[in-house]
Amino acid sequence: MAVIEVTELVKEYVIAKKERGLRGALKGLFFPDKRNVRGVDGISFSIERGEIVGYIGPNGAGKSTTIKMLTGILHPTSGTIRVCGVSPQADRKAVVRKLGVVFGQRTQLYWDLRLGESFELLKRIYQVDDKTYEDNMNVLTEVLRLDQFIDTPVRQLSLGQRMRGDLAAAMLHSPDVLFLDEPTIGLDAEAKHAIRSFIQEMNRTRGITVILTTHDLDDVEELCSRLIIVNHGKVVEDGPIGELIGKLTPKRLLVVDLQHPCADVGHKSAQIIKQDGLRIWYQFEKARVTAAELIADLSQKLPIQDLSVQEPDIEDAIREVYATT
Ligand SMILES: Nc1ncnc2c1ncn2[C@@H]1O[C@H](COP(=O)(O)OP(=O)(O)OP(=O)(O)O)[C@@H](O)[C@H]1O
Repeated sequence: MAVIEVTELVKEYVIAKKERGLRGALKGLFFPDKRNVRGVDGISFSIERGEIVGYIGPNGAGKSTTIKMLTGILHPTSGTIRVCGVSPQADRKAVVRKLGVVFGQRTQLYWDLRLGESFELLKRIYQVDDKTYEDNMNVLTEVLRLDQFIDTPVRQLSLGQRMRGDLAAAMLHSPDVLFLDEPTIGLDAEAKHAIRSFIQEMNRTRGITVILTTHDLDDVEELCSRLIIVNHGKVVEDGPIGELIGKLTPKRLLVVDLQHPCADVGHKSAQIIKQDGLRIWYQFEKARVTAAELIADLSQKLPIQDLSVQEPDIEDAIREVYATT
């Protein structure tokens, strides 16, 4: 059964049209001229239990708006949402019990309390029973190494420590689904690694479903098996990462170093896109010729000193989508 089911989701924001100058500002104050903007424009997807899905897109694509509707913070203009079979709009309390949410730019911890006291308070708010709380705290303390700063007031935590605290807070009530909005933003390499390892561990050991919005492509590469790419409020791609890279960037590069200059360096199935001294860049399409065939053909007629094949990566694929949608 799908853990998250979203069908034809639409969110329209009403914004005031502004006219220039003082006269325009006054007119707008008394006779506001409004127009609708679609933050989300007919999005559908379905996510199975245990998936880690990257929900990505450029600024203003509609990611936060979608997440806010999934968590019940915003009401859709139209369309349906089911989280673990429940509509977040119809029964927000039931959905909140199933969800853990972390916004990288905000915290749900209490600035004036020590980290451990923050957890105690959240335990009461979420009505987590003693046994679940204790079991979860034991695991979370170990995996996130919270004991180093559990007695530190939240306001004094480093960003990386605070993020570990926020992840723990989101997991206290054993949610089935974790929404993570930019969970590694502003962190150093070690803290990023700690956060990513934790997400993988929770997914592996608890089968937790994760939806991750991020602009950090290393997050995507290390964590996600599937990507949903949105732009202008619509889903523009949805699929396993490997397939998306193959589909969006079918072109690969073969870079060849020759031992000495040659006259005829061309190949019928590859295009030379650059030549610099003895180095030649061949671009070719996987569907037309394999790297092995191309290398075999070229090495028959050319004195090859060295070569390398450059595969497109997720960054190339995403650049391609953003540029064409
Ligand atoms: N409260 C609001 N009122 C009016 N328009 C809004 C509001 N919130 C978002 N929008 C608009 O809806 C669209 C989608 O915004 P959203 O914040 O969901 O994008 P995003 O993909 O999360 O972007 P980012 O990566 O910058 O966080 C944008 O055009 C944005 O300007």
